[in-house]
Amino acid sequence: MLEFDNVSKSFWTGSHRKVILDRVSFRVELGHSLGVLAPNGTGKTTLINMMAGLEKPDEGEIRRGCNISFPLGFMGGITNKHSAVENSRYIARIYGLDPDYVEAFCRWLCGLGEYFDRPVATYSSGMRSRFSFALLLALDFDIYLIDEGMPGANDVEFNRRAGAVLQDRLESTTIVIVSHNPRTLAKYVREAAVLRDGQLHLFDTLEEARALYDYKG
Ligand SMILES: Nc1ncnc2c1ncn2[C@@H]1O[C@H](COP(=O)(O)OP(=O)(O)OP(=O)(O)O)[C@@H](O)[C@H]1O
Repeated sequence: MLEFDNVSKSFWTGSHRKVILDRVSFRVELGHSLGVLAPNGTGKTTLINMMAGLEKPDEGEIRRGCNISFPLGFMGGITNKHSAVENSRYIARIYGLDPDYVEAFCRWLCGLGEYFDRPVATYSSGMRSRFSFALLLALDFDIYLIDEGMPGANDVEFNRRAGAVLQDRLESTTIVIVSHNPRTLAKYVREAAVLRDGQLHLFDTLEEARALYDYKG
């Protein structure tokens, strides 16, 4: 379970206060993946970072009753001077997993070829995305946090493999995915919420959430 209890968050932009959440309460139960629809700039990344514990609320409490991932694309634990081999084995040990398994899984999924043995500093942004996505899926979490869907990788084969792994993972785990695009959410979730004017409006179906999201009133 992941629970927000009366959580508020805002930023001072220099000219005004940008409210992301205004006394928002909700729960994500295991087995109920959630999609959050929000236009760009309204606080998708801030919301996901708060779920992950990377950003603190101004007020209220965030309770985590299970293992929650770092956000997809977060490179915080990866060091540039080391290769994907070294990074994946190191992170496997931190999470108490078999380094051989994590290395082999990442090597297979991200398809970086010989670059897998070279420093991450030499990777393109697409290669980094592929590696961080593979690493996220190699680790065991109850809830996976995903900001804007799949990484921006143009590699068709990677997208096919990673999409299949993610679909498969959905059978046994829970994801929270935030996006400005309802079509991105439709691939992964049935339940959805809309982040709007500092409030999170929850719906049983993506269609209902979409109706509010598209409403310009
Ligand atoms: N540390 C910060 N200090 C000041 N303002 C911030 C900070 N972090 C985010 N903001 C502002 O809060 C708003 C929401 O930012 P956030 O990155 O969470 O939105 P987003 O929906 O993920 O945006 P995008 O889709 O453009 O990535 C933006 O207006 C941003 O400028």
